[in-house]
Amino acid sequence: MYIVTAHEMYDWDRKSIEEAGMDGRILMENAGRAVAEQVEKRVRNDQHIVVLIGAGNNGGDGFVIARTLLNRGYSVKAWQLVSDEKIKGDALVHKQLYLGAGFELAHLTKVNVLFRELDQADVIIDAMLGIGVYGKLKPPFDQVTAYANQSQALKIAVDIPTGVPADEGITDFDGLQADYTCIIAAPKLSAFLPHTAPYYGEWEVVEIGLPAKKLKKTSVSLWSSEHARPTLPERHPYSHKGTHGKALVIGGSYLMPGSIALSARAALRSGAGLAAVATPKSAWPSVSVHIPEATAVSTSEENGVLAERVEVDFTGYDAVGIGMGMGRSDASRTIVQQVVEEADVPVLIDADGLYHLKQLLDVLKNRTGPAVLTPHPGEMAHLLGITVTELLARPFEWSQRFAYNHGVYIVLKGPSTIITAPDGTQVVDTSGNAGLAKGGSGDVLSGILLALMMQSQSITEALCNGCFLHGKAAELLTTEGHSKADLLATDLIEGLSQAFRTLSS
Ligand SMILES: NC(=O)C1=CN([C@@H]2O[C@H](COP(=O)(O)OP(=O)(O)OC[C@H]3O[C@@H](n4cnc5c(N)ncnc54)[C@H](OP(=O)(O)O)[C@@H]3O)[C@@H](O)[C@H]2O)[C@@H](O)CC1
Ligand SMILES: [K+]
Repeated sequence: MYIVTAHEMYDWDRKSIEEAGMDGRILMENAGRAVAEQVEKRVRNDQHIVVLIGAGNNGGDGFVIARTLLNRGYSVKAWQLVSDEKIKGDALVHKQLYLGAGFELAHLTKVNVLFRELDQADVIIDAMLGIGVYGKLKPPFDQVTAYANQSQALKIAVDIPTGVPADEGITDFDGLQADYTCIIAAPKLSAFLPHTAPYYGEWEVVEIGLPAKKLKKTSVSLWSSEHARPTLPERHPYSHKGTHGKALVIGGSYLMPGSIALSARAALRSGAGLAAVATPKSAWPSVSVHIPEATAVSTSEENGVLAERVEVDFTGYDAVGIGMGMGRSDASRTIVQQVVEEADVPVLIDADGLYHLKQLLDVLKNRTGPAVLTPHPGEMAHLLGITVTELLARPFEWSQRFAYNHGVYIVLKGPSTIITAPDGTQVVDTSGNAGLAKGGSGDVLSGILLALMMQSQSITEALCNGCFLHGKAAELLTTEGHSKADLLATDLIEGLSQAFRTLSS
């Protein structure tokens, strides 16, 4: 499913009308009816619904929703919040159809009268403003939105909660806090941004008859089980351990042996044929106890951390992961440089490896083999030399810029993980839950990604599926047995079995 900016949405709408001969009035009818159907699933007909209608086409959808629900026997009061001359075009057509059907329309004169009505409402449908919003809310939308936000009523937003921008980059706004948003035709970028997504509440996308072929291929799309099922690696009956790849993970230290153990174990649980671990000798006993299936690579160490180069032949491996629990010593930076310069196989860089990478950006640029960076927002901001706030205001744009300029894949981790390829295409994965907000989850993800990178048709596919399996494992584990509070990274690794089974059935 494509994710759109406001501009891309308008372009789709325009092409559908101008090139495919679609009628804007039919699209609005379809949109309003599709939303009404979702409302019916959530609302009983003894509940009182107030529909708030603004000046643009979002308001036009509101007239269709109100008419449809009234025709179906619901208790609905429609409120037009702007003066009559502001209602134009398709919205005016649907206002006339609403009135022609014999239904009553309230006009806003004094906000207090509307507020008394909102006090009586069980459900508020927000058809005030859609993707055409710009700047901060003007009266009366600012007051009505603030009042609705205080209300206990169920708040359903049409397309996008009023006031929330569709695109990234705008952080200063007042928005309606919806419980549920019925998105028209395609999710907007803001449904995946940390500062805007919470306004949507739960959301769903409804189809309104826009011809799919008239949507210009956008650069961002959403990953789902429909994508994962046919693309997850299959196990051939005649395969052997070499068929599924040999991974090398470099990292860990005497005081931090856990991370590398989690990564290596997750890689094997995700189908890697073999996993070798390059970690200080003093850490190896603590690592191997968790992962007897892994082999050790001989290393030298100093004060419990890896010292100087790692004497390995990278051509003997199908992918290399580096950085987990490695520490930030100068020696470990040398090893990160060695891997970036010398390993032609796909390399995944995480945690302390990303910290060092900041000093190695030129080396990274000259690399020919694929490189995958798996930062959380703090690490990504460090690499970019900006603040986390700046990054999170435009995570799509920053990731795209960095991936393109440095020729790397980026997995920017978060509630909506953004996977960016060097050509700038981006995929969002929303699987998972707050149970993942715990130390070690990232190490597990790195192991999963490493394993899938060795077994997939493309790196992007591997990264999308890896993130999806990681999130799915958390969802499945917290549906039965675990809670989001007690879930550990080690549980996630064991939960991969169920995630793989669910997605391959
Ligand atoms: N195929 C499709 O795409 C379909 C789309 N559809 C629907 O259309 C919606 C987009 O419609 P849209 O373009 O008319 O914009 P919309 O958000 O209703 O608002 C425009 C109005 O808002 C006003 N305004 C702006 N900022 C403001 C502020 N800060 N504070 C106060 N007012 C502000 C602005 O005022 P003005 O600039 O005139 O002063 C103007 O009057 C879309 O979200 C979806 O619901 C469906 O009908 C089916 C087909
Ligand atoms: K809205």
